[in-house]
Amino acid sequence: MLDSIINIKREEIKLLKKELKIEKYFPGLDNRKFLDSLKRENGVISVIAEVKKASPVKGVLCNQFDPVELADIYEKNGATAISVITDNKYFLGEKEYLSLVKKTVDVPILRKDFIIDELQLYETAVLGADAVLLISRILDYNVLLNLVEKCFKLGVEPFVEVHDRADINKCLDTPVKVIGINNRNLKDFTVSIDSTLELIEYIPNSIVKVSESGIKSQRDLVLLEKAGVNAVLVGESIVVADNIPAKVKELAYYREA
Ligand SMILES: O=C(O)c1ccccc1NCC(=O)[C@H](O)[C@H](O)COP(=O)(O)O
Repeated sequence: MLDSIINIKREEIKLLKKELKIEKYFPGLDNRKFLDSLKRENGVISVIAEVKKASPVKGVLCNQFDPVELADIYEKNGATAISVITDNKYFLGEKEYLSLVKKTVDVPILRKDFIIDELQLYETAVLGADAVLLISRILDYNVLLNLVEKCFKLGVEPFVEVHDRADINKCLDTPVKVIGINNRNLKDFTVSIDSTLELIEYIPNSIVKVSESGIKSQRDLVLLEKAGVNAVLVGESIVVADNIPAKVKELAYYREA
């Protein structure tokens, strides 16, 4: 499936080359500090809540999906940053959701997509993202390094996702400051927070560490806090909750349970 996603991205980039108007981007206009939002005091974990309509594995997760309303609920209930999925084909996201969400909330916004070309980074900046996901697994070292450096030039924080030690070693040879350990295996799509618990020791203390995917409960957060995680990225367990505000609050204030 990952190969099909990347092939579609290549087609999208061809279109982007014709359509993207880079002059629409004014650097620094409303640049929010993604990295700082992930560092809470006394080891308390921050929550990056994800605006996620569907998953390629599980299909539509959220039938009454309103990205702006969700983002507003997330911010009001303690999320310190918001992730917006912009991939359309597999996740039913839209690029426009990102700009709409950015106008609605004050917290920093992460763009989640499959970035393989620097043109997509210009687009990310134009859309108003404060940070962007780069997946170590799908990028050769030289491409990853170039994208990370380009992010810094554009004022967009690079957030590099890893799933094994080879991914970690690759991104540690770049100036990245925030790494996400994906608990979802992108080969077979199994999910376990053990991935974070096993890999975190290979990431230096100077790097901000995020655990991504499959996080459901306060119990998960307590385990991740003990392991030294700074933030979690949560999509599905929030959007499928019967009471979304209460679910965000439960995760954002897990220490007060
Ligand atoms: O969500 C999926 O099923 C998925 C499948 C294939 C590639 C990526 C996938 N997810 C992307 C994400 O980054 C997640 O939405 C994010 O980590 C949140 O995960 P979760 O809390 O498990 O929804």
